[in-house]
Amino acid sequence: MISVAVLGASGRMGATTVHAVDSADDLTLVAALDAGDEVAMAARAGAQVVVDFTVPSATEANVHAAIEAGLHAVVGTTGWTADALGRVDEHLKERPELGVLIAPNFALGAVLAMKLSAAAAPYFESVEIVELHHPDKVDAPSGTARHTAAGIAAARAAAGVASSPDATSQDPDGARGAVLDGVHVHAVRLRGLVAHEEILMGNPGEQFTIRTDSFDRVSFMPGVLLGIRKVAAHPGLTVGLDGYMTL
Ligand SMILES: NC(=O)C1=CN([C@@H]2O[C@H](COP(=O)(O)OP(=O)(O)OC[C@H]3O[C@@H](n4cnc5c(N)ncnc54)[C@H](OP(=O)(O)O)[C@@H]3O)[C@@H](O)[C@H]2O)C=CC1
Ligand SMILES: O=C(O)C1=N[C@H](C(=O)O)C[C@H](O)C1
Repeated sequence: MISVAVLGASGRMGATTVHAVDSADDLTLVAALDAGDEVAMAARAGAQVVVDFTVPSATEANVHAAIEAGLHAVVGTTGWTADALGRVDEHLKERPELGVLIAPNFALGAVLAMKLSAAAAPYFESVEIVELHHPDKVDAPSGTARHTAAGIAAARAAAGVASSPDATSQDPDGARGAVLDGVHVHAVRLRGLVAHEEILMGNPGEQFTIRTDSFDRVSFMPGVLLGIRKVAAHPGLTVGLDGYMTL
């Protein structure tokens, strides 16, 4: 039995995670914590793993507090920078037995979309990303889009592929979107949506589109549970659920 504490337990993802952990025979929920609660309360409740679905401004401090408390951490909250990941990596050297998984998206379709887009991107002249989410989301572009763009950029750089062609010379209103690692990313916020991403790739005469849709937050739960079950077996920092999967 793995003892689990959920941070951000009253939020959209936290509440879904509490239900999923409660429903799993091999997991037991020992703490459901929210803003104002100390992460150390999870350790005092007997947790082995904390799951963080909070807010970008709180998640890094929560992970450092989890490491201090001797807890493994499974993190879905977005907003992680390379510097913040580096600080966690450094902190984990003091506790080499602990695992921290930071995954921008736990939906299996999204994990596959990120892998497939990195594999395909060197073979196309043009690549752009459209991410589409519910309007209550606080960050844009999504963590998934950032991770997707980084994977695509790394794959194209390794293959020596040039930037996507773009004749735009006048864009006073930013209609071409954000540019992340050289990849244009467009963010849509629309009532009725949950979490969606489209990766568009083009060559002369053809288009290749990878699309992933989460219509319900239950779509993230198989990945979250996989992370909880495997985090102790993966000491150190892992970024992306694909690090726990054979793909
Ligand atoms: N990796 C993945 O697969 C997914 C990641 N996400 C990400 O997860 C995060 C949460 O999303 P979502 O559930 O929709 O957001 P919500 O706003 O619904 O939930 C966030 C919760 O965290 C609480 N909170 C804020 N600060 C703290 C803190 N310091 N400690 C503990 N709890 C805190 C909030 O409480 P209060 O309201 O009182 O401030 C709220 O209950 C976002 O970054 C989102 O992008 C979302 C879906 C999937
Ligand atoms: O806020 C959300 O809802 C989501 N956040 C994550 C992100 O920013 O990529 C994962 C998923 O897209 C849902």
